[in-house]
Amino acid sequence: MTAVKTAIGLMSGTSMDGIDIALVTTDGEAVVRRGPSHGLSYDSGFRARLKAALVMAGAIRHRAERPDALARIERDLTLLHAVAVHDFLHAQGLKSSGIDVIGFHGQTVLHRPDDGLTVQIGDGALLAAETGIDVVDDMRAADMVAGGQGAPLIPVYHRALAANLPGDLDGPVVFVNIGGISNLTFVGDDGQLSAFDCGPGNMLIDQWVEAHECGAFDAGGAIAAGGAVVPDLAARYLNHAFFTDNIRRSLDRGDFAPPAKGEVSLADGARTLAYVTGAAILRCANHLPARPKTYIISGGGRLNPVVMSEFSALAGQSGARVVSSDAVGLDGGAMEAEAWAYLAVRSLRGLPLTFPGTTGVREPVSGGIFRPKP
Ligand SMILES: Nc1ncnc2c1ncn2[C@@H]1O[C@H](COP(=O)(O)OP(=O)(O)OP(=O)(O)O)[C@@H](O)[C@H]1O
Ligand SMILES: CC(=O)N[C@H]1[C@@H]2OC[C@@H](O2)[C@@H](O)[C@@H]1O[C@H](C)C(=O)O
Repeated sequence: MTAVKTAIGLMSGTSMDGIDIALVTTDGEAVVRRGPSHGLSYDSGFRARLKAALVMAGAIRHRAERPDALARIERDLTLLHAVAVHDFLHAQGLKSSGIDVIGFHGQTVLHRPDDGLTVQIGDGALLAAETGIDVVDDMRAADMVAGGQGAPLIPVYHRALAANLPGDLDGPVVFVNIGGISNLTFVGDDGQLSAFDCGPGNMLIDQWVEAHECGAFDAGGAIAAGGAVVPDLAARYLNHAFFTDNIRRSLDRGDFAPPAKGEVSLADGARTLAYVTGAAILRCANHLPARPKTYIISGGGRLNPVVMSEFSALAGQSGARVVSSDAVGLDGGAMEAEAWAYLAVRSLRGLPLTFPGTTGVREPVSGGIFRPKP
């Protein structure tokens, strides 16, 4: 039997803006054929329920617990993922019988690595029943049991992508995902991985703009473009223990809070937070084994020109260049979903998902729970 599988990846990230879905044909190792991708946005009502889910999840002490209405939200989240899969298959002229496996991330509602607790809601067995496709879910849990941070998991996929980058990029090359939270991956010449979360990505900007009833995010960086960086406010974020400690930790949405309303103007706040997003990545890059020369940016942050220009200016001071993943032939909006497809195939094959250099896990470990179709 061939090790190459056709897999769908499903990601509902920390921004809680919707579901990304991508098709990848892969052996979970060097063979990666990227297929089509699509996104399904949550409506404001469902986003509000997910935000309520974060509060409910605060009471969880064991990862299987579902207090309050969490079980109901989990079910509805799963059914929305099933709709996303059905719509995607239909649009691509594919049948469920043509898909070997779905890699299902679910929605992180609680992430406390210091307590060994990470909770992604999403019912893999229900998704397998609804789609008629085998599902692998819960890919973070085994890593935490083995002493890892439970995140980031995307680095092993970055390593596969690194093998096929255009030859004219100056190395070392670092992949940076600017989602709700940012994370980065350094791939050594020997394939050795060094990766970690690297600060709040867009989540503070989103919360700040939303608190002013100016939408769910700063579209095109338009608000930030009219403001100025407030140094004291920026310093407050950048002096957080996450940056000053020598230990690399993975982040939860709740680890940073937006400024108090009225503390600074809307535009100055948005500009300062865009600056913090870029400066945070550079601070964390100091922990890498070598100074990066090229940063490849994926995730929604690449669509905020102010985040990109603040980051490019700071990176430029250290002699590095910042490029959007799309400029090097990669889909910056689908990369996490692609990664979850890739990880599902690795899980089926028992290959490691995480490594000491990525999550701090004691030794490379596989992960994921297999939920067969009925
Ligand atoms: N056109 C745009 N202009 C400015 N910002 C944008 C734009 N489009 C997306 N974003 C930002 O990107 C965010 C979504 O990014 P993304 O989908 O990568 O996050 P995620 O996958 O949910 O997060 P994570 O990687 O932390 O799990 C939005 O919340 C917004 O802040
Ligand atoms: C616990 C959790 O869901 N973490 C996410 C989050 O969003 C970005 C960053 O923080 C990263 O560590 C991780 O997701 C990516 C996809 C990962 O695991 O690679």
